[in-house]
Amino acid sequence: MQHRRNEDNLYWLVLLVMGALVAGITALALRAGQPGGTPLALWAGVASLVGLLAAVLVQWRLIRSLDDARRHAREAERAATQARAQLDAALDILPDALSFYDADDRMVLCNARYRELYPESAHLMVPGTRFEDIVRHAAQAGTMVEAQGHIDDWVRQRVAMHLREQSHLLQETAGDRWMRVIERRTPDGGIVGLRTDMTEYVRKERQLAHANEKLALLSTTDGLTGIGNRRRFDQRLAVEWLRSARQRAPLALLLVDIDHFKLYNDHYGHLGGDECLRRVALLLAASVRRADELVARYGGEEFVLLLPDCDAESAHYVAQACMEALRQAAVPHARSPSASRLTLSIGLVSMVPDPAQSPDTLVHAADAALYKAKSSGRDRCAGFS
Ligand SMILES: Nc1nc2c(ncn2[C@@H]2O[C@H](COP(=O)(O)OP(=O)(O)OP(=O)(O)O)[C@@H](O)[C@H]2O)c(=O)[nH]1
Repeated sequence: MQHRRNEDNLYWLVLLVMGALVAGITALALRAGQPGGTPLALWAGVASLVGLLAAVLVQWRLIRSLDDARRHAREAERAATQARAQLDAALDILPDALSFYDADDRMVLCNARYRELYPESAHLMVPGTRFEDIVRHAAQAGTMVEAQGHIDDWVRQRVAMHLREQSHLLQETAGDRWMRVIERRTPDGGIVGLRTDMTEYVRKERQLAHANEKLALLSTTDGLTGIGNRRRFDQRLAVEWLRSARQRAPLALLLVDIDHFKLYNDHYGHLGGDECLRRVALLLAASVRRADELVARYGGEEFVLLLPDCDAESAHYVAQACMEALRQAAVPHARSPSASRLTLSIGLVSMVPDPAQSPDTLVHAADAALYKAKSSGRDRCAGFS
């Protein structure tokens, strides 16, 4: 606008100077031809003077407006520099990392935190650098854990994600650091990104999960023997009952009871009884091989062995192995009416679960079999029929 006004002024100045010159030359010519002068020459002289005066005025205004324009430009530049410095200071004070990329995915600006989070690639974080070049460099420097082993694929996916309308991700970087990244397109097609360091949060969450796992394990562990307790057995039975029903696979249960344990306690004392329970638990735990088989203390001097995918014959084999292990251990039982050493009675059951029935069906059946083993002389395994 100002520029246009200056051009107009110049145009008028040229016109007036030319007009004044023409008038002046005409006056001089007429005066030279008619000594004494004529009114026309007088008017021409006056016009010439007016023209010159106007020219000086216009020139003065032109110089003034040029000065004004220069001053305004300087002020605008100063204001822009100050605004940029204020923006940089404001961005740098933020605890989160901020980045702006233009519609061609080239960096416009970022704050100091952004460079701090990716120090290996900080030298590339200048206006004009492509996002792709920055993340590729970070991946090659080993900063991006997810990129390891397939950098090209990762870079392609990351750039595509950056260009989405909006995206959220939890990014793992070297040194077990975690970043929450939120990116969004701006109305002019650029991309604004916000990164928050979540390392402490992720570590605390992991510690909490670990503590919860330990707590869950503790709450399902028998304090005396260290094997699973009744709660763990109930939980596993519920799961295995449904799984076996779905797969139409046999599920076996051995209910193991120490014979004449009251007499053992009476003779060896309660602490001796505790030690005996620990030994039996160890022997039973050593008698199972598969990871999905469970040995737990059912209560008192009773133990259970839950054996998935196990028919009656295989379950009988496991029961025999348990009794044989105890026979080998030859734990003395001075007060036992049926043997001089500690013996076990085992109730065995194996069935393909009916999902319409409760898992207790299996326990009741094993209990009935155990009763049979006890009543038919102890130191034996009886199957449910
Ligand atoms: N030391 C010790 N004894 C326990 C524990 N829990 C239960 N008992 C004892 O285990 C004994 C179980 O006795 P009973 O149920 O009569 O069974 P039993 O003497 O083994 O007789 P049968 O099973 O018929 O052979 C009781 O004396 C309980 O006090 C324990 O944690 N530690």
